[in-house]
Amino acid sequence: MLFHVTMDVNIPNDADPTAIDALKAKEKARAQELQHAGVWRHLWRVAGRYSNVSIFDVASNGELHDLLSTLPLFPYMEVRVTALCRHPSSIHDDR
Ligand SMILES: O=C(O)C[C@H]1C=CC(=O)O1
Repeated sequence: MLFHVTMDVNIPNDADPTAIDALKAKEKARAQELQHAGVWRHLWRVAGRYSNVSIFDVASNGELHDLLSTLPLFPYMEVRVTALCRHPSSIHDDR
């Protein structure tokens, strides 16, 4: 199942920079692990914002929820999820 996910990251100004840097490093490692596994298919920065647009390929809504809610930066994210299916006019396969 494919999902379009938007993550807006909002880190409070008074957050401990050292703790946040550690979370960002963990987030990067987890994001790259999930990309290598083929689960996090696309990861794009939204130009000019601390946001990303992503495509996930997971087996269920529950798997997506578990995956997103355990991301290290999740406590600082506003996440929006849209379920996708193939468009009948698409010339591409499901990738
Ligand atoms: O930077 C972001 O968009 C937030 C998050 C998503 C992947 C990652 O490495 O960090």
